Amino acid sequence: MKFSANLGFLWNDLPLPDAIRAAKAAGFDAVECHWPYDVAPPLVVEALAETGLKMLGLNTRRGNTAAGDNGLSAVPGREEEASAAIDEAVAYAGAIDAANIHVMAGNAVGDSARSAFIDALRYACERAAPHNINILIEPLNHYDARGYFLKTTDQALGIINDVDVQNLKLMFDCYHVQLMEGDLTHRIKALLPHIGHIQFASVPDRGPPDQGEINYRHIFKTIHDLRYTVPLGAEYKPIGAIADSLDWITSLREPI
Ligand SMILES: O=C(O)C(=O)[C@@H](O)CO
Ligand SMILES: [Mg+2]
Repeated sequence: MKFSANLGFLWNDLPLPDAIRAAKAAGFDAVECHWPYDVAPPLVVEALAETGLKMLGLNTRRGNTAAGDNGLSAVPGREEEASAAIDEAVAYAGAIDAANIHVMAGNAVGDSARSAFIDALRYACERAAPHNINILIEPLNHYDARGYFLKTTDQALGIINDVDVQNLKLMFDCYHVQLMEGDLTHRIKALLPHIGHIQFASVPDRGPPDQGEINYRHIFKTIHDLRYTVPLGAEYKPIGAIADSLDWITSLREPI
């Protein structure tokens, strides 16, 4: 198995270029981040070139987080801000040759939210396509992201089918899906053609994958047997020093 370090959670106390170097030193095969916008793209490009790691993804800005925003693209009335956030993400991702952009839906409900989201996704996919960037949508769980528009993989699949463009994919975060829907093995198999990226963390604590209620040895073997080869995103909150909870990289790398 190959693993991508999510630098939104791992080494997030370091400047992003140094976090990329730390991920390489720890044995990761790729990196991904949340909101890199305060860092000049050439610094990220330099660290990626030096380490040989690929940046697998970044997120659109969430809006005014102090006021409770968690994304803008499904929020009726915020269309202009949502488009600006998408433009910014496409420009940044293009500059650092990132593979994916997660377009964050935000807190909203109902048909008007769904159509705002679909319009925003069409816009994002069109902007991203010339750069060979995929747009991802990610269902989030209702404990961490109360009120978030996109909650389940079924809902995401309906939207992906309606938008119907080749570069719109599902971010399958095992942590969120387990909390909302369970049945991970069947869902990964069924959704594989639509999956653009897979992330993982323990449930319920969002810690390293060698603890908690999900048997990641089984999940990773399932993914391996499906011949899915994109590095899987380690999006978990480390316990104490990161180096003290990295044993799983060795123990889960070889699927049994
Ligand atoms: O929370 C997650 O899970 C993510 O992947 C983030 O990108 C969204 O905040
Ligand atoms: Mg995630």
